Amino acid sequence: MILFSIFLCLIIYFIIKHILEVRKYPPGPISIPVLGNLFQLAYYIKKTGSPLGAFKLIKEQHGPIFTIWLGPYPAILICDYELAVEAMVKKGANFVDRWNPPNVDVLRKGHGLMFSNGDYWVEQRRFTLHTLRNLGVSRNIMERRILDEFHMRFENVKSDDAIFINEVFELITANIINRILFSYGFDEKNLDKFYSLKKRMDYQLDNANLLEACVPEFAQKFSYFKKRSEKMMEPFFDVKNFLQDQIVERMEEIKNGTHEVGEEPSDFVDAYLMEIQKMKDNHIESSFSLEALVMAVFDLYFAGQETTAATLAWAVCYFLNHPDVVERVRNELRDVTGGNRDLSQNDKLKTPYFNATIHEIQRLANIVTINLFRRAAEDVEIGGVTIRKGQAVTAQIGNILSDERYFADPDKFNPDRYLSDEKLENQTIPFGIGKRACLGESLAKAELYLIIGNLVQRYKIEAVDKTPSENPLNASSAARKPEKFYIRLNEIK
Ligand code: HEM
Repeated sequence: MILFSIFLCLIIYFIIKHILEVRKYPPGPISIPVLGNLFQLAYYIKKTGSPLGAFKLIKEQHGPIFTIWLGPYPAILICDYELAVEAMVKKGANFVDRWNPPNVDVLRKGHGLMFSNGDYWVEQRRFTLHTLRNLGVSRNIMERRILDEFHMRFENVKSDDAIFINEVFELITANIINRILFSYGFDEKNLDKFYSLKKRMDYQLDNANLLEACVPEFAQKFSYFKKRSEKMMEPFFDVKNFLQDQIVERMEEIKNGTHEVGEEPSDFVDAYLMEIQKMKDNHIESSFSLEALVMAVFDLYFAGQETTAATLAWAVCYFLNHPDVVERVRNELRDVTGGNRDLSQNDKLKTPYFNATIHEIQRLANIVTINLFRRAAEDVEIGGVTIRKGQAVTAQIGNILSDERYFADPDKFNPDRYLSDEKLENQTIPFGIGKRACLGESLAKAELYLIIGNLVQRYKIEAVDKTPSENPLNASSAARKPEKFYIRLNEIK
């Protein structure tokens, strides 16, 4: 009885302490962690069919800035474009660092581009952007590579071939990023390895649960959570090892003279190894190391394929559902190219309807279910709400891209909206905004323009069995992907 009373008092103490604590945060659904998540959020997700729907509902009740609880951690979602700009751009210096769930570091140990912080991140990001530019991203060299990859996959298809288009796009984007990193693409020799790693990683991502990533560090020591976390992270470690083995092999080849690094490095790994050596030779302390290289390559490899491949698959899905749009895009592109040359990024100024169509594809595809979080460096006021130092905050892209205030009838695929309102282009922010915005934006934009554009201008696209649905395969998974489907391509003579 005494023990029970003590237990009860402790629970009441924690609840009261917590209720006092939550008053510091912007309002949200039931402000009791765990319960707030497990019941209220889950109920909203069930009611609306997706986290995006749940956040929309919370926004209607509490305003565009609100708190949800990731286990014991409060996380603030900004669901309005102007407020997101105020926070992430105008007051951007306050939102540079990432806020990471505790188990992120199991794999990374503070390394990489995506979740690292401080001077380490500044140095790594600057170097990566500079190196990608030198390797031809945003120049003709990259355009050529993307087009080569496009031709390699589609040139020999016959009109009665059933093409598993999701998989083809995954391979195209993987090859483009892998050539940047290691100078080679996947072929018969290593394709099985690529697909087996990818399948396992996809499974984990499709079933990933943000709450699970937020189990506090002390609780991760319990056997149940430890085992679950190890199982969840297994495929990521396998990919990390796969990439690390290739880097070590490259180092050995350089050592034994079978691989030469010229003045101009031919890929990211060479450039990075040169940087490590340069720092060592000049006795400069820096963030460049083998572990840092492995994690930087991991982030580029991982972020560089999944996102773009899913967007390309959405593009074909929308085209199959909206033949009128395809016809208009095709006519515009063939007017520009004469139908007898590849579409090039230099044509962009002459393809306003196609540009609008790409914006609309990215807006409606809305592939990032919950955006990555930043950590507030200081107390700051956004839209009348105080965000406190140390809190997790994000510009919730998914809800910004489907905000009726800017995008009338937001669930409708309608590229024309961009032609009648020039401001909408700026308000379409699939790559995020501010200092931590996507590092691969120009590569991704080049891939989308060249691959979608050349596919449409060259081929008539047909669904094999049935037209794929415009609804995502799993509205609750970390990345909104379309269902898997097959197409046929008929070359336009
Ligand atoms: C359609 C394709 C893509 C979309 C929609 C996309 C979207 C995003 C988003 C929303 C973020 C987080 C931004 C934020 O914190 O607010 C991000 C970060 C990032 N993306 Fe992408 N991305 C795409 C393609 C790529 C590609 C091709 C690469 C690599 C070449 C890449 C590399 C990264 C990296 C490294 C970060 C972390 C940046 C940092 O924390 O400094 N992404 N991306």
